Amino acid sequence: MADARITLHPDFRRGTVDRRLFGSFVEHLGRAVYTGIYEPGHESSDEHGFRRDVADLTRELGVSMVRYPGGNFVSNYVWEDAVGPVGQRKPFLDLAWRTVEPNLVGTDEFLQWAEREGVEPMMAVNLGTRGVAAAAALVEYCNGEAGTRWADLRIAHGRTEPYGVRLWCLGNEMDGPWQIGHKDAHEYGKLAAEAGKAMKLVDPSISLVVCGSSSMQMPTFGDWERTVLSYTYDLVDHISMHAYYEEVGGDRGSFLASGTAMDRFIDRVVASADAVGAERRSDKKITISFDEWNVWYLETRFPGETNLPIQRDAPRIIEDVYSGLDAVVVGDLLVTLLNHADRVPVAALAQLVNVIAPIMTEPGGEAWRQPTFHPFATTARLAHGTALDVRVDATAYDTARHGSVPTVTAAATVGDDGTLGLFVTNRSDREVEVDLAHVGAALELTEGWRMVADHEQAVHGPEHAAKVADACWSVVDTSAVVVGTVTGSTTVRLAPESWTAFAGTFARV
Ligand SMILES: O=[N+]([O-])c1ccc(O[C@@H]2O[C@@H](CO)[C@H](O)[C@H]2O)cc1
Repeated sequence: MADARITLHPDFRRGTVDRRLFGSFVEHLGRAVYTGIYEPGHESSDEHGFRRDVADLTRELGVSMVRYPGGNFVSNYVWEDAVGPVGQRKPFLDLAWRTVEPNLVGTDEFLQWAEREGVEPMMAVNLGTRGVAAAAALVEYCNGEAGTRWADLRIAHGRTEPYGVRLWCLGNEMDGPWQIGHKDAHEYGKLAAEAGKAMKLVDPSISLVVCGSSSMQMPTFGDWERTVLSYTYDLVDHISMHAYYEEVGGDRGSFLASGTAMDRFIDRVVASADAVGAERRSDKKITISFDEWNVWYLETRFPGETNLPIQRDAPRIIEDVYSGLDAVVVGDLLVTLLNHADRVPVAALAQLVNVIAPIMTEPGGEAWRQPTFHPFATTARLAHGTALDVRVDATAYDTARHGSVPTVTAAATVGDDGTLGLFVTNRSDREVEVDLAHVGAALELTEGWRMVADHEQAVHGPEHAAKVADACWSVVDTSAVVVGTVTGSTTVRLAPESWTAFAGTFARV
């Protein structure tokens, strides 16, 4: 008797896997920009001062989209201070992270980096300390044709072609008391509606993301979504979700169940958005931009923004070092995102470099992959086409934080050419046997990769990351998992506390 059963059928489809699901995030925070993506004088830097080694790892990670410039940073950002001749730009005191921002990298430098690296930019406007005019001006600066003030300023700065930025966030985490210019839901809803209206008048082709809650634990959760959407439902395309997970007090079981917490959070936001739509008798569906998600030791390792001293020169802020266990959870969070492909077309792993990131650097030194790099890169590479509505029958276990959760989770995708991507997590501390049932198609697994959890304290540096990769990240032998029949079923064994990705072919017969 297998411990769990996963049933796949090519006609049970959930929705298209939008490539923007594999987005990430670069904020002016700590060393994400300076000595992260950008470090003039570094031996790998290009003629623009951007690190080639980081750009190469970004490509390997499979990142499709990058959100910029914040995060909390955006809520007191004056974008005009960071365009034009670099020598004339003035440093600025960023209040979100209490850091002197030198403004050496601004909108043009970021957008041109994104263009060179083939990632779609997602821009955020400041709705904390600024408003409608500055937001509309930034859209015009980025997307306007010659002949108007802000578009002409861009051209004067040497960029003739509009950038054509499609995705825009209407501020960031405006429900959070820590946000500079924090607002209540009515104040924010009205401002977002007016700013969004003006931005779309500049460029009607843009898509807008309105701020949802900063986490499911926010006291205003639910009410915030309903109120904000009551002002913006007809205008915006997406509502944002943010969630960070961590192991607290050695409670591995709850931490390993983070994917279930994310799953319930998505269901609740979808229900809130659909309730607003139902009341309006609207056929429009608001989808989700899950534009900040990751493992972040926020409660246990972060002192809090207000306890940070004022710093300059790219200080080390929230440079979490990850373990194999963290990487298993990241893989499982990706399982959850794929299982909501019908309602979550956009997501961003927060963040890309140095700040709670899959890629780390040393100034003047190496760039390397954290353990969390591997499940993200592998999912971005193997998940294509359509997400299937996978049926998983598994035993449940009890957790202190999330109640009863399944021991095994799974997601699967199928490309137009029948390429299958299958992603499976075993949250239990023992090996489990999974019965893989495929109905209406023949299945062959051709490639497998597995991340297993560890018990070691993670240590900063490339040597430790390489050690974790050696111990926890491995190829899975798929030669025994080839099934050619139509209604076949076979067994795969999953290591304790592991995340496994399989590639294969799924031939309809
Ligand atoms: O739950 N919290 O206490 C909490 C606090 C800060 C917080 O900030 C978010 O995460 C930061 C790092 O990615 C981004 O700049 C911001 O948008 C997100 C959540």
